[in-house]
Amino acid sequence: MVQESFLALREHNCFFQDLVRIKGKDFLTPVSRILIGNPGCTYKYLNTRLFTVPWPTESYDIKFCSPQIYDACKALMRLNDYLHIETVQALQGQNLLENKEIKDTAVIDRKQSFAASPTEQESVSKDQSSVCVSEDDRSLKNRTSYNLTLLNYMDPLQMLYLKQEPYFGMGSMAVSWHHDENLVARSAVAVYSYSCEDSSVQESNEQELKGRDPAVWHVGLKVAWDIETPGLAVPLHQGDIYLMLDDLNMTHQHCVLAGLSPRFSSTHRVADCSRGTLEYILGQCELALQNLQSDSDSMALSLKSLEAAVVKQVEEIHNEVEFEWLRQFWFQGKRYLKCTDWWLKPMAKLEEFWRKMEIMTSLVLSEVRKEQQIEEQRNETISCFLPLLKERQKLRKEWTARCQSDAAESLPEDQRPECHPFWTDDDECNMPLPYDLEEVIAYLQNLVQWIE
Ligand SMILES: O=C(O)CCC(=O)C(=O)O
Ligand SMILES: [Fe+2]
Repeated sequence: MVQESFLALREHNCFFQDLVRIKGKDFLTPVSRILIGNPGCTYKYLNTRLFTVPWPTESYDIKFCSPQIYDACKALMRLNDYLHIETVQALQGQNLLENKEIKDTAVIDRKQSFAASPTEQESVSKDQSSVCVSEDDRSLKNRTSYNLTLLNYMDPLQMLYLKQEPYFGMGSMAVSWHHDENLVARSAVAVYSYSCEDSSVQESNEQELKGRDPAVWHVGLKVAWDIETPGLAVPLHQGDIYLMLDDLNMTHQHCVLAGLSPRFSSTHRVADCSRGTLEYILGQCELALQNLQSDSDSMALSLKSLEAAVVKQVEEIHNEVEFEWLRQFWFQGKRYLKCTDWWLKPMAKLEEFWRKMEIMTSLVLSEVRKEQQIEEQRNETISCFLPLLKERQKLRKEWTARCQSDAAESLPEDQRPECHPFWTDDDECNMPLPYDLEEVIAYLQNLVQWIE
C-alpha cells in the first residue's frame, strides 16, 4: 500500500524540489519532496518551512484533490503508526540488552519484523513494561511519537549532475551529509525506503567492487566533525526500513547515496512543533491583537498600551507571522493546492491578522510622531521598536531577493515563488505603511539621534 501511495503521489505531481537557502545562497534540492502529517503542523529545514498535507485525522474535515491522494495519506499514516511501534520496541530492546555496540542504529530486516504475530508482540511489550518507570515511558513516548513524514523522491537518470561524496569516495549523493534539523531532542527518525529496482538494474558482482555498489541506494553514516573515522554505507533494498535512535542524529551525520533506479523514501520524524503549528501562530496573533481596540462610536482604531514591552511583543509577533508563515507559504507557490486546499483558509486568516498588525505598527509610529510625547518615554518606545522594523526591512529584502533568484525564475509557472504580501505606493490596497520601510527607519533613526 505504501509503495502504491508513492506511485500515486508521483502520478499526481505532488513531489517538489525545494528552493532552500544555505549560507545566503539559494539551491534547488536534487530530491523532490512532500510533507505529510498532523493537520496544522510544519517542518522547517534549511530556512524553508514545509506545511503538512494533513493525513486523515479524526475531527478534522479535510478535502483531498483526489481519492488516490486521500488513500496515500492514509497509508502513510498507517505506516507512521507501524514505525512508531517498531521504534518503541527497538528502544526497549536496547535497554534490556544494554549492548552499546548496537545501541545507535537498528537496521531491521523486513521479514523479521513482520514475522512477530500480534500475540508475540504483546507478550514482548508486557515483559518489558516491568522495567520501565513512568518517567521513562513518557520520554519514550515523546521521542517516538512521529508527527509527520517527509517523503523524498529522485530518479537518478533524470539528474544531469549529482555531487560526489567528498570524504570517503562513496560516489553520487542524492542528499549531502547533514543532521536532521528541527527535531525533538534525542527523538528517533524512521525511514522506509523503496527503490524501484527492476531487472534492468543489475547489481554488480561483489568481488569486483572496491567500495559500495553504485547501482544500489545506500544510507551513509559518519561521525560528526570527523573525516578520519571511516564512514559507513548501508545498502537499502526495496522495502527496507532503518531507524536512527537516541542521539545518533546529533553525534553523526547521514547522507543518501544514489543508486541507479528511481527511489522513494518516507522519513518519519518527531518535529519540534513548539513554534511550528497553526494553533501556535494563531494564538500568538490573538495575543498581539489584544493590544488593538476600536472606539465603539467612531470605529477608530487605537492601541491599548504604548508600553515598550507590549509594543515589542506585538512587533515580534508581526515579524513572526509575516516571515515564518505568510512568506514561507507563498514562496512555495501553489504547490499545496496539488493535494488539498487545507492551508488556504488558515493562511487567509493569518493574513487578515497580519494586516491589523500593519495598522498597529502605523499607530505606534503616529504616537512617536506626536511632539507632546514625553521624551524619555518616546525614546524607550523607539529603542525597542526600531530594531524590529530594521529586522522587518532586512527580511523583506531577503525574501524579495529569494523570490527573484535564478533558481526561482527557472521553476515552472505553477511552482514559482510568490512574493506575497507585496504592494507599491500606488496600489489601491489601503495599506497604512509602505512595503519598503527605509524612510520610516531613517526618520526614527533621526529622531533618536536628535534626542541623544
Ligand atoms: O531518504 C533517506 O533515506 C533519508 C533522507 C534524509 O536524510 C532526509 O530527508 O533528511
Ligand atoms: Fe536526513
